[in-house]
Amino acid sequence: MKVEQLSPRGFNEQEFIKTPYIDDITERALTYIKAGFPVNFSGPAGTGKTTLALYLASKIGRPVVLLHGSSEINSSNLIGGNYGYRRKYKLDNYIHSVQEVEESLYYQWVEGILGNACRNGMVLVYDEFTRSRPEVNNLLLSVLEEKILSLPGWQKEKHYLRVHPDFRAVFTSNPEEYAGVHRAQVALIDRMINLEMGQYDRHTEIAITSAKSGLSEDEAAFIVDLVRNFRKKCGLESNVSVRSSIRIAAIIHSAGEKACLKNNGEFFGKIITDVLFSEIRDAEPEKRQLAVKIIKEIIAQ
Ligand SMILES: Nc1ncnc2c1ncn2[C@@H]1O[C@H](COP(=O)(O)OP(=O)(O)OP(=O)(O)O)[C@@H](O)[C@H]1O
Repeated sequence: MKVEQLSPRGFNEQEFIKTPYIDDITERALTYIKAGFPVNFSGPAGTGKTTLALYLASKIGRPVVLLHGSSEINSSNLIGGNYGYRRKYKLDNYIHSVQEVEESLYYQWVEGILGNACRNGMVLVYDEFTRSRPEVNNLLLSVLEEKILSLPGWQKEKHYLRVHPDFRAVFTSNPEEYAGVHRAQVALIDRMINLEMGQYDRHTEIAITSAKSGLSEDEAAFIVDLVRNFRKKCGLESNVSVRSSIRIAAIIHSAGEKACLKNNGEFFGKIITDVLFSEIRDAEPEKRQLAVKIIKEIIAQ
């Protein structure tokens, strides 16, 4: 299980690109979060869900904790559990002919990530939460609705924890058809405001590609248009994202080449082919065949 604790300013805001498209979605999401409603960014890979969730969390002004969904997460990881024990040993030898020994063992309760976030009013960013098993995520139902976290029965002192009023949760999720993704429980989804993320608009893709690669906006625009053209013609909306443009642009920049099909066209063409092909490796054979044809056409043009 991978857990990262970030400071309230842990997110590097300078690297976050803002465009009217992004401002619109973040403003709405922040309004819902501030009103106490958890937000779920759902959509295909590479549509900016995690980046947006982290940015949003950083805007709330509370400590942020990042949890990556996984089938290995169990309720002890989330709430807490008894890990090992503490030993107390007392030897009383006050009268030298009498030796009194007292030994006690105590279980060591270690609070889990959700327990800690609920107790201390942190912002939980639960990335790809549908990769965790639904029965584990059920713990969140009472946290989000009744603001109570049920503790295991053997916790004698208390059976529940009242959720701190500043606790907030931001979720991200991939579509069900992705490998390793469980179907989200209706009851849980019902407790969130779901914001469907599609591919970014052209202007946003160019701004992100240029900022992330170091290429000029003009060159980034050339790459983004090629990738968008490919995505549209192949109908592979969920495979080819801004991530593909960033990769091509970063390789071109690092190689000191130009994003241009005229003089060094052959090299640039090969990079585009390699990157786009690696993105569609899981597509059905017919779509892959079509993709080969389309890449050739795009490069020839
Ligand atoms: N607003 C933004 N500013 C800067 N970079 C961004 C922004 N949005 C997305 N990116 C970049 O785009 C790429 C894809 O974004 P991200 O990883 O957040 O997508 P995702 O939807 O969470 O993908 P996955 O489902 O695969 O985790 C990343 O390289 C990310 O840094």
